[in-house]
Amino acid sequence: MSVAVLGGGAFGTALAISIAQVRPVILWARNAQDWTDRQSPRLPDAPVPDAVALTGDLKRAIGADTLLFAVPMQSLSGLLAAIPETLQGKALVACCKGIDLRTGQGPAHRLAETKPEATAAILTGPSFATDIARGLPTALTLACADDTVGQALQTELSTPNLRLYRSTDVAGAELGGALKNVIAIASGACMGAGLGDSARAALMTRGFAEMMRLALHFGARTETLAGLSGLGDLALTCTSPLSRNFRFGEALGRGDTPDATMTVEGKATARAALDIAERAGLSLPITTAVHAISTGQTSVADAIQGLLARPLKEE
Ligand SMILES: NC(=O)C1=CN([C@@H]2O[C@H](COP(=O)(O)OP(=O)(O)OC[C@H]3O[C@@H](n4cnc5c(N)ncnc54)[C@H](OP(=O)(O)O)[C@@H]3O)[C@@H](O)[C@H]2O)C=CC1
Ligand SMILES: O=C(CO)COP(=O)(O)O
Repeated sequence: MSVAVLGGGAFGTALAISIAQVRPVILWARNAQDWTDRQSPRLPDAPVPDAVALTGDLKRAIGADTLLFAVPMQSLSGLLAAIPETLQGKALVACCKGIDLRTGQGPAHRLAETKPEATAAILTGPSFATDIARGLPTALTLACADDTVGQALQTELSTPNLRLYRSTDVAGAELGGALKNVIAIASGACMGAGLGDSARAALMTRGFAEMMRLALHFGARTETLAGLSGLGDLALTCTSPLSRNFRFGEALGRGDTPDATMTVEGKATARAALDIAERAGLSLPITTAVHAISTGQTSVADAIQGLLARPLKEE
């Protein structure tokens, strides 16, 4: 089986570097011709080894049997539109975290709907690209509704520093990975505003309750949310300044202007999550606050006041 990673940003590049330890891998980057010293502009100090076939030729990359889609969530549909070819018999693995604004779908569902001739899966969990590229140990969830394909992917994509746990709960893996970014923005804002570790712990816990509320409504399993792709990634992203979502929130909390060039998946995901929650009749107060501060509709101080002023309730 041959593997190609589509997307030469931080995560796609790190995955290709790791997979190259165990099998040949193609890395497709739309700007491959601009790379110097085989380094992604999005992942400095991590040149891709010669074992990675770096290319700017999308047609060549999609010839592989397993395709990993590692672009930001809101770019996934555009990338799929650039692939009119049938992907019959291939495994398509979503490596993005978010909810598509236009359709309200997670990344594996986007793949399945757009390319029904292939088998869709998702790879997600607590893993900074820089850690993977440095060969540090990481554990992720590989979710595929077809467990036979899931088992094959688990074997194919595990590497000495990438340990994959398997699941058939695609919706749970998608929503855990998407929603933790929203809560990471809230945690960053909390720390940037100097509210302290206790407040962050409260936000993480009540944020996790929101993640569960939405995900279980859409058929996800509790153990998936409590696993690597949910709680695991929530813990990582809400507590580390390596997280771009956390740093975005932290800048807002400090009253600074966030770096506009940074990929911050939680911003669009907050909007998309509120849309699907509204249709489902669910309340997501922290997500509502994150959407309001991310779009400049509310100050962080007012958002915090709004959350604290909510009626007292049972846990
Ligand atoms: N970074 C991390 O630690 C992790 C990231 N992820 C997830 O991986 C996904 C990608 O993030 P990440 O790699 O970090 O993002 P980056 O910002 O590092 O890179 C995004 C990459 O996607 C490319 N891209 C954007 N749109 C398209 C398109 N339509 N067609 C082809 N390429 C496109 C960009 O190209 P260009 O530079 O030309 O714009 C860029 O190379 C996100 O969903 C993120 O949540 C998951 C786990 C860890
Ligand atoms: O998803 C990630 C770690 O698991 C990366 O988080 P950021 O996108 O916030 O940097």
